Amino acid sequence: MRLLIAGGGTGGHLFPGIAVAEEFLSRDPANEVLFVGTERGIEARAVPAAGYRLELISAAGIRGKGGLSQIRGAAMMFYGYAQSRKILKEWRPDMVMGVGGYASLPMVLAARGMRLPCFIHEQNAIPGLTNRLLAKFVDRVFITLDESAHFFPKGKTLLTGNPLRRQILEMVAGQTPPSIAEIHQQQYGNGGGGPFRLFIFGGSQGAHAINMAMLAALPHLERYAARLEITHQTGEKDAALVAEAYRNHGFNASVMPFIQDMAAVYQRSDLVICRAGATTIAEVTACGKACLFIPFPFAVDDHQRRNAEAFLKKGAGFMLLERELSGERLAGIIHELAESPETVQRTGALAFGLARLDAARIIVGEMMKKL
Ligand SMILES: CC(=O)N[C@H]1[C@@H](OP(=O)(O)OP(=O)(O)OC[C@H]2O[C@@H](n3ccc(=O)[nH]c3=O)[C@H](O)[C@@H]2O)O[C@H](CO)[C@@H](O)[C@@H]1O
Repeated sequence: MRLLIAGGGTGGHLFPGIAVAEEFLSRDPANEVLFVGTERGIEARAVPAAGYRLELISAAGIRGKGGLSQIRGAAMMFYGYAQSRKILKEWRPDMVMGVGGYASLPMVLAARGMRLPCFIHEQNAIPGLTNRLLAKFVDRVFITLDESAHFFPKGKTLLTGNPLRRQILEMVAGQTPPSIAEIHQQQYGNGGGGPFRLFIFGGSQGAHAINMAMLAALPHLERYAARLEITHQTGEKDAALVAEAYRNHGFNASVMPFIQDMAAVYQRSDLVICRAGATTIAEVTACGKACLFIPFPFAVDDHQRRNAEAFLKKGAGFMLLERELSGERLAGIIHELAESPETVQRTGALAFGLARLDAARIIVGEMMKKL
C-alpha cells in the first residue's frame, strides 16, 4: 500500500509525519511512503536524510499578510494544487495524510478532489489555519490534545496524542527510571553535589531569546559550574557565540546547532529547558523529563503557551514566560531545581504519566480501516 504524507515547514509538523511513516512501513515490507513538502521547509533536508523520498511543491502562507503577498501566496497555492494533482496521478497513493504546514493544504484538497481517503493530524492546542480549513474535507482528524477538539467536527475527530519517532519510543522502552534513593546518591553522594544535567534547546530552529538568557544566566551560575553538565542546541546562528561564552565562564557544555539523535540527549538529562512546541512536549513527556517551558510568544494564537498550560495544570512541568525571562531568573530556577532532586523526579514522573506512546499505531490503524 502507498501512503502520501504532506506538510512540514518546521520539525514540529514534519516529525510526527515521519513517526507515522515508520509505523506504516513496519506493518508490511511492501508498503511505500512519499513525502510532499516545500523547498524552504525543514523537510527539504530532513526527509532525504531520514531515507524517504520527497517531492516538492509550491505553497506559501496567506494569513495575516499584506495585499501583494496574499496574492502571491494564493497564486503559489493554485500552482501547488496543480502540482499535487500531477503527483497523485503519477504515484497513485492509496491514502493521503496532512500533518500541517503550507504544503498540506493544496495536496490534501487535490487528493480529496480525486476521492482518495484523506486524514489530518493536529499537534497543537490551538489548530493552525490549514488544518481548520481541511477538517471539513477529510475523513478523520487526529488530535494531540483534548483542548483542540472543539475546533473540529465531532463525528470524525479522534484524540490520539502526537506520534513519536522510533528513536524516542525505543529509548523509552529501554529506560528504567532511577529511584529517589539513586537520585539522592547521584545528587548528594560523595560529599554532595553530583552532576546536574541540563538540556537546553529551542525547537527545530533554535531559540535566540533562550540562548541569550542562558548566556546572561552564566555569571549567576559560576559557583555552580563544576556541577552543571550542559547540552545546548542553539540553531544555526548563535552556535559559535554560545560555545565561546560557556568556555569563557568555565562551563562544561556541549553546544550544537542541531541534534540528530534527540533521544540520546533526552535520556542523559535531568532538566530540559525548551520552547513549548507540541512535538517537543510530546517527546519530553514520553521521556519522563522535568521541563521548564519558555513558550515562543509570537506563535500563532499564542498556541505554545496553550500547549504548555495543558500540562502545567497537572503539575507536569514548569513555565517561564518570555516577558519574565532574564539571566538572573533563569539561573535562580536552575539553581533551585538542582537543589531539589525530588521535585525534578516527581515532575518528570507526572509528565510521563501524561505521555501517549501509541499515537502512531492508533493513527495507522484508523487509516487502514478507511481503505
Ligand atoms: C515557532 C513556531 O511556531 N513553532 C511551531 C513549530 O515548532 P518546532 O518545529 O520547533 O516544533 P516542536 O517544538 O513541536 O518540535 C521540534 C522537533 O524538532 C526536533 N528537533 C529539535 C531540535 C534539534 O536539534 N533536533 C531535533 O530533531 C525535536 O526532537 C522535535 O521533534 O511546530 C510545532 C508543531 O506544530 C508548534 O507547536 C510550534 O509552535
